[in-house]
Amino acid sequence: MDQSKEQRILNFVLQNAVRGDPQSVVDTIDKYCAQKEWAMNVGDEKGLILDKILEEAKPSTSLELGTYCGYSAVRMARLLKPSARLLTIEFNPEFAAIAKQIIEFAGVQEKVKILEGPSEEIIPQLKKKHEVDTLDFVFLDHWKERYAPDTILLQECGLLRKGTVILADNVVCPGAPEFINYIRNNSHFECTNYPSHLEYMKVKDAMEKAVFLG
Ligand SMILES: Nc1ncnc2c1ncn2[C@@H]1O[C@H](/C=C/CNC(=O)c2cc([N+](=O)[O-])cc(O)c2O)[C@@H](O)[C@H]1O
Ligand SMILES: [Mg+2]
Repeated sequence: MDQSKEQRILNFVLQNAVRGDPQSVVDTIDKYCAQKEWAMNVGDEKGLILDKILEEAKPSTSLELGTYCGYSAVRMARLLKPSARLLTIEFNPEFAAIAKQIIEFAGVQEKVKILEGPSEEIIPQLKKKHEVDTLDFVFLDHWKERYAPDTILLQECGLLRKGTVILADNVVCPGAPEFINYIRNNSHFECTNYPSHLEYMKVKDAMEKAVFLG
């Protein structure tokens, strides 16, 4: 059976990136996806927005919804302090297996834990099963119609605290209208929009930051 695109991305990383160097893994995936095959990584342009907002937040405990190949997990982990942790949820076992190898190749496996399964099942387990108190940073990059229900679920599970930063990818393309409508009309969140472009394309996109006010 011929390889999947995600397997080709993994092979390109294994053959071209520097083991233990997360920046080289990020740059190598960007190179492959810009020049050979488009893939839905947050990418280099929106990645710089993610970097800046993550560095401002200085999170100890972060959550990502939608690991895919692990590009943003590596990108975030490279900026986390040694004691900080990133939990990333992915329900496609093939993608989770690819992401695991990319995260290990980058040498950030001590900071990153992949939780396999649907976010709606795993989020309610975070406190008891994964020893989470509250989350400092959340990156939403999974199915766009899950952004709003999962943000509500995070609140219901008591996982947000005053100041928790939620950052959502793709609020223009493909778009997350229910999320935008929910979060911008909710007095418990302070929202900021960051216009950008779709990864590796000239198409307009944007990220939305929503700080939980408690
Ligand atoms: N409930 C859930 N629990 C756990 N994992 C879940 C999940 N729902 C989806 N996932 C996983 O998250 C990723 C989906 C991303 C959707 N992004 C996208 O659809 C997307 C599309 C474009 N685009 O079309 O241009 C651009 C982008 O940046 C995008 O993120 C996949 O790896 C999928 O398996
Ligand atoms: Mg995305």
